[in-house]
Amino acid sequence: MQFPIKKITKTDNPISQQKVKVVCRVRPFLPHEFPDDTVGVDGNSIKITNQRNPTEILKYSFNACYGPTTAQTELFNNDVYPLLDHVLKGLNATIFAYGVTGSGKTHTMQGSQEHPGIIPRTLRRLFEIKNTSINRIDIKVSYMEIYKENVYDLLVPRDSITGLAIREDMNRNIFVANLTEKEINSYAEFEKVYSAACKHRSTAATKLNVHSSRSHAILCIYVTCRDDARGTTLFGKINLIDLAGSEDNRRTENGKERLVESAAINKSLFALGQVVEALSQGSSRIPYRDSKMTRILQDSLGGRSLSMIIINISPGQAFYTDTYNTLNFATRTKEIENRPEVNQITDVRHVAEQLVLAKPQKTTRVVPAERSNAQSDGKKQRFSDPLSDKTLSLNNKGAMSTKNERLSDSIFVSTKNVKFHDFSSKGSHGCLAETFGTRNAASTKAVLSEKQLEEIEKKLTMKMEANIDEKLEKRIKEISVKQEFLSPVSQQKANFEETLQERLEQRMETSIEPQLVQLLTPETKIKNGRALIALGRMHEKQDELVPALEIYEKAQVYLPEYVRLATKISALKEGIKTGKVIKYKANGQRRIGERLRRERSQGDKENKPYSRDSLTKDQPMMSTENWQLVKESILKVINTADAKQIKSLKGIGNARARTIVEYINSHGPILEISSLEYAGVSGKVLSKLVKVAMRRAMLEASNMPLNDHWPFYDRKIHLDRPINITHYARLIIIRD
Ligand SMILES: Nc1ncnc2c1ncn2[C@@H]1O[C@H](COP(=O)(O)OP(=O)(O)OP(=O)(O)O)[C@@H](O)[C@H]1O
Repeated sequence: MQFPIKKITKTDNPISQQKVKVVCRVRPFLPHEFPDDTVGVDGNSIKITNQRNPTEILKYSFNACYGPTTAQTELFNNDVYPLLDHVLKGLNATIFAYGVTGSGKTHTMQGSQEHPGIIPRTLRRLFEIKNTSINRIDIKVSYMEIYKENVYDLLVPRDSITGLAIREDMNRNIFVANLTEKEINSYAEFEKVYSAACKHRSTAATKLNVHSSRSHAILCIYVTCRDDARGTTLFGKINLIDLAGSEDNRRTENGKERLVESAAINKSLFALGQVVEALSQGSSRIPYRDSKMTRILQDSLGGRSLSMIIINISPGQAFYTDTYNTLNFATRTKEIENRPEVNQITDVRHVAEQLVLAKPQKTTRVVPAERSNAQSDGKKQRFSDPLSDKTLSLNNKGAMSTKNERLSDSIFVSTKNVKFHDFSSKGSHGCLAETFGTRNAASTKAVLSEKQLEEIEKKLTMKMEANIDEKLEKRIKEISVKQEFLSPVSQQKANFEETLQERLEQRMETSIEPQLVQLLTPETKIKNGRALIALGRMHEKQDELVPALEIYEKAQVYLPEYVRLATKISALKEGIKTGKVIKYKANGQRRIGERLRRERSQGDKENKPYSRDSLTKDQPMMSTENWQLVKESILKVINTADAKQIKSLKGIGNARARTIVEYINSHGPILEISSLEYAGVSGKVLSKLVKVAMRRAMLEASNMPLNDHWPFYDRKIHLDRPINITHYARLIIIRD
């Protein structure tokens, strides 16, 4: 029996707030290291001897601490196993391994054949539960790495160097577009998939670790748990993250390629530190966007996920500074609070069943869906429940949601009656039995006769279909009205949002780089700068001039006094701008800018947007006020819908004026300059039109003589070349 309609509602927050759990693990000394007692474990505290004052012992307390002899099983049973229970109850959980390079993160997360780590143990345990549970449990995985600030899918062979995009849906959930999710049916299958995927991961030998992870690896396990008797489906997810280790390049003695990786690793870890700092300070702005890693992990730090961070420590005096910094980072992390939420769906049929049974029998029944929570949340989107006329609210399911989840059309309900462990206490497992053991017979035996059920189904379907038809009609009407007037604008607004996002990320990048550089030693600065120059040169050789310029500019942050670099940058800028042959090397000539010029003219023909480069160049040049004046003056004439007057505008002849009038007559007044494209005004014409309008508007605004110098005009609005209309529209929308 199938029910055609299900509905999305809200799951509420069963654990109001939960601090990030911090666990610390000190690895044993490796054979080539000289043992000392700089770092020690004392109960739930780590003690380190102050290097500056050996009589002073610094003590840091965490939720749990493990010494060099701790077995993988112990850590798993104490701290990971209890989390699985929450995941099976529809919560999202994240476990990160954090620490300096070579401190044991991969050992903890992945482990080895003899000493399997958290990842294999988690999967093995989940399959054990799946195979014995009375509920239907489905397990899927995705696996990605963030390497040099690009996100790559590790479940498929790498086919592009650009990587996957991070997106945000309308409910502000972060997800990685086009990331593979693979259904896994057994532990053996997982092992096969995982070991193949691990081979795709970027690792390399450094002086401090022969198998150093050069990327952050994120394994997501999606667990769907269906309880047919209760009619509920719970969606839990666990992210298992092996972060790349922070590196002191003086010690790693990295070469150029490793240095470029290292710069990306250090930068993203710095961003993570900034996020943790901001969260622990209760700042209003949390800089999640400063790196891909913090953006993806947004939900795990201060979000709706349960989180645990495992701090890995390398023992010994040689790592004193790293240990000290790591422990201070961990102390700040302890202060972060998350607000975990359950992701649950309840089948409509089950709710109906519950309601019908509850009334005539006058018995108190436990309905898994408690709507009161959802009702009390005034901020969330509401719509009526066809069963009860009560309102249910729309939930944004946990962050990093997948497209499939977001499109789900089932009922999400609050689960206030689900009890949760305080997973911050050590060894708090044992609640799996509560969820998956023998269920209370009374609650499952409330079964309706087939006939009764069919009747309910019929009524429900009719009521819901009527409801849907009504809503559909209303929506179609709204959309057609909107489309008529707003479609061109809203489409360009979407483009604009993407551009804005990109630019914001760029700006963040440029603002964080100088801060990071302050922390480096002069040697590291030179190494980083040189590595970037080498990378820039590679791009330049392939005629990728814009990226080359960007990289040289980054190198300049490290090497501000490097005169030849500054000369190269200005030569390259000039070359890109003019497309001319530029001599910038003593030993030869390079044709630069050729390709860019070709792209531009082609872009014009095909009405493609200009490169980001040209956008940034034009973007900050005109004030909102001036644009407003320009827009108004043009649209005033256009909207007269009088061909004669429209023809008075520069570049508009008979035919074009007629097209504009026809467009206005059938679509109504043109509200945005960008919409002129739809009335047959090309980019070239628009550029002329705006040029004149700008002069006129400025004249009106400032009473300046026509030929006077305009600061904004002189400073780079290149209206002497054709403007691509999409590009132009973006500029205008930015100012709107
Ligand atoms: N708890 C432990 N017990 C035994 N050996 C360990 C432990 N932790 C780490 N090691 C060993 O230390 C070495 C470095 O560990 P690992 O590769 O896990 O470090 P990492 O933090 O992941 O480094 P990177 O950030 O460079 O990838 C490995 O040889 C590993 O086997």
